[in-house]
Amino acid sequence: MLSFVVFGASGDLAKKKIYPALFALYYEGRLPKNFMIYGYARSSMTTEEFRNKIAESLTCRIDWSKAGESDCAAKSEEFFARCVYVPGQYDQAKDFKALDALMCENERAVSSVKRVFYLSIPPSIFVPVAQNAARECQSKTGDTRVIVEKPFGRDLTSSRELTAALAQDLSEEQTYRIDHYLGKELIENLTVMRFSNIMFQPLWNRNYIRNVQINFSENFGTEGRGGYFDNYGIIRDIMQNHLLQILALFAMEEPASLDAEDIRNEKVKVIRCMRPIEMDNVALGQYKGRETDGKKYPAYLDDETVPKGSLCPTFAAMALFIDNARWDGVPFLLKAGKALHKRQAEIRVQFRHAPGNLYGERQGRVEHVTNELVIRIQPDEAIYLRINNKVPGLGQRLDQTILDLQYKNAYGQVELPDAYERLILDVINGDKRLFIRNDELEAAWKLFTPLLDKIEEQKIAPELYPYGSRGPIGAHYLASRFNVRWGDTE
Ligand SMILES: NC(=O)C1=CN([C@@H]2O[C@H](COP(=O)(O)OP(=O)(O)OC[C@H]3O[C@@H](n4cnc5c(N)ncnc54)[C@H](OP(=O)(O)O)[C@@H]3O)[C@@H](O)[C@H]2O)C=CC1
Ligand SMILES: O=C1O[C@H](COP(=O)(O)O)[C@@H](O)[C@H](O)[C@H]1O
Repeated sequence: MLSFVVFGASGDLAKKKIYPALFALYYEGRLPKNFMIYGYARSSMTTEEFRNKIAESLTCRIDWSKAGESDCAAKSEEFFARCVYVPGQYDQAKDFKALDALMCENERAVSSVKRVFYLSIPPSIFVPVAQNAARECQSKTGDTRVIVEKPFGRDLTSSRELTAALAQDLSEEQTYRIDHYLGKELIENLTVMRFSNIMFQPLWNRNYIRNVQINFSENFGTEGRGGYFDNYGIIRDIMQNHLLQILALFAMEEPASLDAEDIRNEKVKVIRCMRPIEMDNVALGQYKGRETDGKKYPAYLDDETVPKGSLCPTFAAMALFIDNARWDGVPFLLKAGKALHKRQAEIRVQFRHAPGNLYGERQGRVEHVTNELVIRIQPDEAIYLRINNKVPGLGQRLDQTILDLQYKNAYGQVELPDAYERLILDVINGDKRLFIRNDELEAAWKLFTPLLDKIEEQKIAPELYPYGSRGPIGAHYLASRFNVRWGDTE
């Protein structure tokens, strides 16, 4: 049996991601037959109200090949019947004891129970909640696993403190540090693409790859989350975790097996080979307000929860280097920003140009004729390869065209699972491949903390860019220093 507890059950993440993911897993028959979901928070709410809250964000995944057989309403009712709300304080052992008693009551007929605790709460209360849950609510008959949301600290010191505090009551084996980018379909596919296709294997190194770009952009600002965001900034919010994890999977050596430890060993190795980040290789930005056609877009500083005059970056671009034999000298350009012109996340691999000059004039400028592999993580998941091709017809003119794998064409209309679905299922199954291990986290903070300290100590002012734009000019200067253009802005 599975008892799944969501701490912070009244919150945003629980509603937006966790309940829909749990329901999707139930709908697809992926949860154990016998399961219960407990929502725990301080807010006063009845179980009925809790179920209504969950209902607001549930959708049924329609498999069009079975259209007409959808039994969404019935499935939702069955699911709600397994959801119970338990009000309680986060620092009161007696409230956790009451939760434990209720779970024991519901579990009394079964011999083995797995308990999963999801800490969907602000980081300031991770430790008391994890401690109380571990001390009062561990399963007596099976495994107990705890999902910890990001941020895992805000620098090396605080991350170590958090790790040490959690480790007092939970083993590393029980701790699942979630980075939801690792649960995205195209990121899961990255290792498959690299290690199962012989055509990519020989090219994946400094001899053939000129630069790698990992871009994240959102077309909305911090709206409503400014209070949280200002304490972290875009580097901690997106780069130190999501983009670095993507980079590690992209650049790591082939693991000995697909076991979690083998994959994480390779990821940590590559992060540890990264060169300290130089301030000269970083461009920072912050969005300012804009008015277009009578519509006003706010500046970051307009958010009332953001301190006046904050220098917090909402955009960053940086060049990173991996000092190992495979990647020596190849710039990995990372870029992340809020309030930009589009919402997109992708990896761009720009290859070197084909040697020689056989097609000379017919080819145009060199940077326009190199191959580029794009892995679009979202939206509209796709993998495409820009190749040179002869323009059909008489003559010998060359053109660039695209070998295009669009997921929605190739894989029909089956909706891709949300990252949280995959990751929650992995926790239930005890698969730690897609979760961040302690030493990976340590290596990631070792890489970013000196840079973050410098930015804060030197009070480096970000360059302002208009809401909805392509970001600050500084990012283009940065790329041009490495003779590179950002592929996503063309
Ligand atoms: N929201 C998102 O999109 C994402 C969130 N995360 C992470 O997930 C976790 C949860 O995020 P989110 O749901 O947005 O958080 P919320 O701010 O919505 O908080 C969740 C719940 O925690 C309780 N809570 C809030 N503030 C405090 C406080 N100061 N002291 C005690 N309890 C408090 C509230 O419940 P009550 O008062 O009822 O107890 C609230 O409903 C965070 O660690 C966040 O960083 C990560 C990625 C994305
Ligand atoms: O972790 C975070 O991720 C979201 C973006 O996630 P996505 O899956 O919608 O791309 C980001 O908005 C948020 O600031 C950050 O904390």
